[in-house]
Amino acid sequence: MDNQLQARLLPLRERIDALDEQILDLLNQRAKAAQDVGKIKQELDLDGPILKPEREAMVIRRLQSLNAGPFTDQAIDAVWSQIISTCRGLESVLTVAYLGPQGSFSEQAALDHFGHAITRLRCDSFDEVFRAVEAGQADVGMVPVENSTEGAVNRTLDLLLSSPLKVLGERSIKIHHNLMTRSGTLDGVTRVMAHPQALAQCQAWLTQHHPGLPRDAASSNGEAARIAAQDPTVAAIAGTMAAQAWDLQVVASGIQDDPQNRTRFLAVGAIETLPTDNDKTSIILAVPNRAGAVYEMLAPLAANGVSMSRLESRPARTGQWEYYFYVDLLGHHKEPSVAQALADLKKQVAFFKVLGSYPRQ
Ligand SMILES: O=C(O)C(=O)C[C@]1(C(=O)O)C=C[C@@H](O)C=C1
Repeated sequence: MDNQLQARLLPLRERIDALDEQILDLLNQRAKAAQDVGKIKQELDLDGPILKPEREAMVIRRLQSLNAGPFTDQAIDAVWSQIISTCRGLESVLTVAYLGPQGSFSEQAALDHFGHAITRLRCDSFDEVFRAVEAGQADVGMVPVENSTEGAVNRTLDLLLSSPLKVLGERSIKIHHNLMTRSGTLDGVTRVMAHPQALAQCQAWLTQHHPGLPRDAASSNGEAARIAAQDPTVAAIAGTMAAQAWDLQVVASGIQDDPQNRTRFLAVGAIETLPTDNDKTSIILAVPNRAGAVYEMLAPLAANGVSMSRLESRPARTGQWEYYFYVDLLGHHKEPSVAQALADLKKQVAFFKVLGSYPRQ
């Protein structure tokens, strides 16, 4: 390199080294402060959770509001999620249950949301995720609830209905699917495997590019990747984390039919989340099967100025064309307007359950 350029580079690199030393010192000061917070929390409530979702959301949002750049708000979320994860881990390590195996999108959502300083509990099904958290084997679970192409994840909705766990957070991640094999080619490949949701999200691409290739369902995309790593006749559809985890080569990337394909995950656990200034509340309702019932069901929301961000229905399995309605509201159930709307709703519906309030992503 040109000597003059070298001379300009050197002081900048020295400055970065000096700044990194300061950052390191500050990170260690922060970690010690978090450890002290942890001790106080233990004195206050020995069995209480270390995880405070509302505090974590507020720490990140405050920094984003102070941020003058060029560091992006997205980078603040990614970096401070890791910092908080490490600090939390020094207080007590959080065990997170999710649908495995290694490299699944659920794993990515869990790591994005809770950071890397966690104990990973990989489960074989969504039912097992709920069971693990309910039994105290894991502190929290991370489950997909809706996809922008395929809609609701029905098993999660059913489990939310019957489980005593609370929703304590949400995380939406971009779902970027790749076709991958051991060799990086489709030579000798006789079938493609993925979770049914992923096969559905890539169906137009598969039909256009590989119309004759049989499609087989796997329990997860990570599981499909695990199989493809052992069986050269199988191509898997999964994310890049799975390619790394199972040492697979990408044959085609970004094969999802919708380039903006996203999945929203919910964090569940036995933790009540306190209000921040920007929350959501998820509830389940059922109304009698008669004309106007759904319209009336939602009237208390409008009357109290509460916005709805999502409405989903699931058959109640009574054979009577009755449904459970899954509603997401803006606001925390402890906010007066939301509390009033919920109290009014409760009086007029046949079934009412608050799944939880949590910081809005
Ligand atoms: O403020 C707390 O309660 C902490 O334990 C500190 C901290 C953090 O690192 O900022 C860590 C874990 C909690 O979930 C929330 C915040």
